[in-house]
Amino acid sequence: MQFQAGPILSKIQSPADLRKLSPAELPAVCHELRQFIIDHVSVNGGHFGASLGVTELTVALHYVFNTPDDQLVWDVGHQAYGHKILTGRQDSFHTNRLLGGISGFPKRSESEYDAFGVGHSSTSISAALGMAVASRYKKEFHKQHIAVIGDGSMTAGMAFEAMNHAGDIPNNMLIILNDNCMAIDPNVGALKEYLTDITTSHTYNRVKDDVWNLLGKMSKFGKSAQEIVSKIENGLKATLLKQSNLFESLNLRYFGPIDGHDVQYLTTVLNDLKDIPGPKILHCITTKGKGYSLAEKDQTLWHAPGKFDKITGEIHKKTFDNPQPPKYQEVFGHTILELAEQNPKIMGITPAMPSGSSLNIMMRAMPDRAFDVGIAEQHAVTFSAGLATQGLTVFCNIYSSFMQRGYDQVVHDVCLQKLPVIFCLDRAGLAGADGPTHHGLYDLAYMRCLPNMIVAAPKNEQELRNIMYTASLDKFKEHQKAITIRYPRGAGVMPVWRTSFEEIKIGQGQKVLDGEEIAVLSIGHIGNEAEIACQKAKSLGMNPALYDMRFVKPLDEKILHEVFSTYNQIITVEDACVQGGFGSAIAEFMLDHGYNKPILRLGVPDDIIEHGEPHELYQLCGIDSENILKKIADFYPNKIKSASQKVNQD
Ligand SMILES: Cc1ncc(C[n+]2csc(CCOP(=O)(O)OP(=O)(O)O)c2C)c(N)n1
Ligand SMILES: CC(=O)[C@@H](O)[C@H](O)COP(=O)(O)O
Ligand SMILES: [Mg+2]
Repeated sequence: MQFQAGPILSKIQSPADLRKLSPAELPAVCHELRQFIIDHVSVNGGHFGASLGVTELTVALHYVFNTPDDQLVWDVGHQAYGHKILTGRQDSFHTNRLLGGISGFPKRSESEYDAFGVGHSSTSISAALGMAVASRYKKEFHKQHIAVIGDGSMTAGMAFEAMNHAGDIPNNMLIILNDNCMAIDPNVGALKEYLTDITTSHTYNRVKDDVWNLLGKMSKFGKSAQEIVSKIENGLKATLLKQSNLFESLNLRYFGPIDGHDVQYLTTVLNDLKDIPGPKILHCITTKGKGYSLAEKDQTLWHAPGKFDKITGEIHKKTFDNPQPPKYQEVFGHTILELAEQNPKIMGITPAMPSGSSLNIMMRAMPDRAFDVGIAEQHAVTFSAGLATQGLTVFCNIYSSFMQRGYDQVVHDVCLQKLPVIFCLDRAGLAGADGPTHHGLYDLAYMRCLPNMIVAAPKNEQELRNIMYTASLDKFKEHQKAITIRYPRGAGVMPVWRTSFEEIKIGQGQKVLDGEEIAVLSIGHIGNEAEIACQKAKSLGMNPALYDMRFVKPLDEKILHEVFSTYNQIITVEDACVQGGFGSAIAEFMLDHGYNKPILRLGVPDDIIEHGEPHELYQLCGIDSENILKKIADFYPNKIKSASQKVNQD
């Protein structure tokens, strides 16, 4: 659904239009921009609180800086809806995150205003620094470079690596620290405490006010920015601030904290900062969800609430007549707590996704045994490894695509040392509307090539529970291996799921359906699509067998010998990149054991899969039940021609 923008906003097709307005008109632009975001997110879903929180910053940045010539990099990009709307995408904003529509994140291929593609956090300072250094090298001294990063994203090592570098080389970068004391869940860590202290400290703020007054007075006397800065550095700032300010100690000039919702004041400050050379950081205090009171009150819920009634604030939930299967996330959350209640060695780790992963269930019940470590995947992995060296049983839950960031730690700190860390990779497969940055497609390939790593994928809730249980047993440690357990976002298939625990033999798959001629081998949840396809095929007179392999590593060799010596055609099904994953593992087995049978590998092709509803994307990749059925039917050309035609007609 497309909503009409307010009278001022509807005339802004690009930042050039915004810059024609007077400063006095900017609050009205902010008001209309907020309303436009509320209108559209309420019917389409998407990220909500973050964009509302940076409305004034967005307007002020595009008002003051000469985008797209000046380069503006949004960290994560989930807060960039206002930016999109002001930069030529007002008319397409109603397609945000829909299949074929605009992306929910800045994307270079979408607009020249999107200076850098994002989705994963904490990349903005590095990217903006790269741009700043490139501009300097090309002698484009007029260009400004701005990174906007949240307090949550600032907790990542990458942000610190970039600041460490920025403070040591010539560049003009401006970092805007958008501090709302929140990540998705409340922000964590010592840095958060530091930012709060700096915001509330009387001594600090008195000094800061003196500095700003000095800056103001000197501007009035027409002193150059260079002079102002050197005066400041020779004065108060060089002594007290430099010693006491984290950013100053990294050679970043620190300004703030200031009210990030005062759009006119923001434009004044940004204009001043434009002329100040060298790397600098402006600390803005904002409220996540600003302007929509429910979102201000429950900021975690309204980070990405789904569709809602914008008047009442009621979040739309699907209603069903029958009991529905739980989400895999709920199963993980309740199961780890259940296991931890029986086994005092169990610990739980999440890098900044307590509510998304449901580790918050254990965090609430056992705060000394379950940790949110901040947006710090690398640390999460090595911290887990450290705990494991002490004999603890560690469940480290990381979204599959975010685990990409912790890969060296998995290799170097876990696998090489044979530490039995249990990695639960959430959001495996096609993530849906978040799109390519968030699809968890590479985990099967990148985990299965590692020595001392077991790779499992449950087909349903019960298998998830049983694999978690198996990995939590003391005797699992005898394998001297880590384990990856991957599962997708959302609901499984078993309404009754709290079954008693059963140990699963590592590397053991199971036959789901008998058959002849064709064997379909599946891994994980996508096996349910394969099962529907096989059942339908049987009802149409075909007879494929189905195996739920459960493990990609080690493979169930007994099953595979049976399969390759019994069936004439093998189809593998996975919701992961088809190169290097499950199907590839099966093909390697065949080669290694001297079999020669045709294998059709179904999975996600070697391409970028954009955003859309999960079922649309599964269809697009040909791994939904209908498409699997068509592939099965293709192997019965003469025998059951009519059935194949029927399938294709359906
Ligand atoms: C590497 C990585 N880990 C985790 C996430 C998930 N994530 C997206 S936004 C977010 C919180 C970001 O907090 P902050 O930077 O303060 O922005 P805010 O939402 O508060 O505006 C998290 C954890 C991510 N996008 N990338
Ligand atoms: C921007 C970001 O990375 C998160 O907000 C992500 O979109 C969360 O995804 P889930 O909704 O699947 O937890
Ligand atoms: Mg934040």
